[in-house]
Amino acid sequence: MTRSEQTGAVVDLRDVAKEYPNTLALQDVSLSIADGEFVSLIGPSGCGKSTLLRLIADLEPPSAGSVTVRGKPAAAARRDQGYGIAFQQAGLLDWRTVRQNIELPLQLHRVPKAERRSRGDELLDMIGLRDFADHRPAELSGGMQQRVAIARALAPRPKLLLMDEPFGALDEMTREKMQTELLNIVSETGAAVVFVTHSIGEAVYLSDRVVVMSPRPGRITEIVDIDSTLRDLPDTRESPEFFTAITRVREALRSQGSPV
Ligand SMILES: Nc1ncnc2c1ncn2[C@@H]1O[C@H](COP(=O)(O)OP(=O)(O)OP(=O)(O)O)[C@@H](O)[C@H]1O
Repeated sequence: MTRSEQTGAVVDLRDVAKEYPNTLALQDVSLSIADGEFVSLIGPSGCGKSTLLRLIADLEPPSAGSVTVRGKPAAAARRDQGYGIAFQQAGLLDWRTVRQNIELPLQLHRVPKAERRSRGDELLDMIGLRDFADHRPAELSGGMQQRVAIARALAPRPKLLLMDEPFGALDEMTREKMQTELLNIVSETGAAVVFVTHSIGEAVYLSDRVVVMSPRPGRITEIVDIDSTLRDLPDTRESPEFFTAITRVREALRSQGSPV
């Protein structure tokens, strides 16, 4: 029995395909993601990682197969606002301040103002932007905007987070800090995460499983399990165990022809 069968799948993809005019982006994708599980999608550019995330978020429908989120069709799950999303482009509302952007999902969930404010403060501290709370997104750098988008996704402590290269625009130190923060938040909230990245190290550091995809049409070619004790090591990123796991993912990518 797989982990998702034991605990009930948060996301269940069955025989999913996605075809655009002239492009078969995804084919035969089946994947179950369990409660609290952190799953990264990795694969060559154009293999359909973002498409897969968009199908889970119901931003577009699959051409074949089924996508369910907590047992409901993706469209019903979207209406229930059961997840937080942080995509490549920050997607902030220009006319709202940083704080107002972060607190937006809480406002939509009708969280009382005082509670919204204290959660907003907590998140502003986490992303190191308390001094910019009253600024507009246009006054921020790309990396700062990305941090705001991540804080906004985390604000309602969602049980499912969909993240598409959220740390891609950040400098290395900020990126590592955000990775650690993300793991803290995820362990605190028990959220499941589907995370698209191009970084093998990032995938290994964050994930319980790394899903390796083939060049277009994207298929799952291998799933690499990451030992959960890896993150408890004193210096995970410098440990031999970390490099061993990185090598396993790199070899999985190589074996299906990815240029890594
Ligand atoms: N709206 C669309 N219309 C037509 N083709 C699309 C559309 N969106 C994506 N595609 C195609 O589907 C394929 C998969 O794209 P997708 O963005 O999911 O890849 P990706 O793995 O996330 O790539 P990258 O790593 O470069 O971000 C690509 O060939 C892309 O051109």
